[in-house]
Amino acid sequence: MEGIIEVRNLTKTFQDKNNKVEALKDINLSIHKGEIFGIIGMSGAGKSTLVRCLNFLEKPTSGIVSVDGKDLSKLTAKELRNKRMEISMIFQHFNLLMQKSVLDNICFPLSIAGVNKKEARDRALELLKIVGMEEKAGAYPSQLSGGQKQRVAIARALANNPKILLCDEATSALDPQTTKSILELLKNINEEYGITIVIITHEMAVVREICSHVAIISNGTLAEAGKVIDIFTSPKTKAAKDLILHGDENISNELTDTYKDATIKLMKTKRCIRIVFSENSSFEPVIANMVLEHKAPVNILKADTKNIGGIARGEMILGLPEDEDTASRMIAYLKGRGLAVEEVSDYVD
Ligand SMILES: Nc1ncnc2c1ncn2[C@@H]1O[C@H](COP(=O)(O)OP(=O)(O)OP(=O)(O)O)[C@@H](O)[C@H]1O
Repeated sequence: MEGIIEVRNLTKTFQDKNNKVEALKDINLSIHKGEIFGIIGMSGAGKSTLVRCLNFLEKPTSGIVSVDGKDLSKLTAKELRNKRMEISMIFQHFNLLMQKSVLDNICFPLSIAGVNKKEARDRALELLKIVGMEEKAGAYPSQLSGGQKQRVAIARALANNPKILLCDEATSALDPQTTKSILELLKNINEEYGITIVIITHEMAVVREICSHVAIISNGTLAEAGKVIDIFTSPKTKAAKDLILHGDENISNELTDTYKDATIKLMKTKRCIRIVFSENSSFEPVIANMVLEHKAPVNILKADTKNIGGIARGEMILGLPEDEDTASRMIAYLKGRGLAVEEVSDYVD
């Protein structure tokens, strides 16, 4: 099935007098209607450039971006302006008009689209209700918190009934609690109105929290893309492994606490593995039985619960015994129980 956004062989090169930067190299992506699609990567990887190519704020150097079956490079200026109404965007620093009230900020794109004053006002009030900000209609952006500003920006982005909402680091300036509430709002909007959401972020926790799909961008190339659950469970590329293993640790550490006492700190370890469990309850018996059966202890270097798209998954990093034979048999034991086991060469707690 064709995606609502199709990116084919996209490249973007920035060229100034002395420098040439290949910001995007041969990117291919399909984003389907109704998905919450995360684009994640380290600073400078090319995420912002990619998202700006999706609405032609940035013109690709080569390749195709098509939205809802239309190749954006083939549109006239007027057609592109109309298309952009279907593709809204929110930003890290909200980009509200500081001299205008909350209500007028939301009326603004409606008046540009030719909606009359009364209708625009009614629609703006309705949108403020959706984002839980109806009481602040008369306030000015300077009187709002970061989270409240982003809610207003979301309301403004929804004004013209877009099909797609692009979010460029929309929660990066917010504290964790506010981030959570904004992500919840985005999820509700996705579910309620069927809007496809593309989220640019450098935080794995954001992807885990609400995205159904993710693309990992590394040095201007697409390292890996797919369902969040698949990539989280068995990342294939170094870029994906780095983000999953060493990304933010902004998640509950309950299991680490539970298992801290069980850690045998002095045991010598050579090989480390990462395993992902579908339920927390399945941690205990499998590891205990493995230790009993092989008569050798393991180091529990990390045990954690992560929320991936609303489903709790347990993750554990184990240091295996130094003895090669025992270590290999333990890996086979875990695989034999249907667990995704991945060797981790550079785990640092
Ligand atoms: N207008 C521009 N002119 C020249 N180089 C640019 C321009 N915009 C981006 N770049 C370069 O392209 C590369 C990708 O930048 P981009 O902003 O897309 O990365 P990013 O992943 O969004 O990073 P961050 O998370 O830090 O914002 C960087 O090397 C950047 O310096």
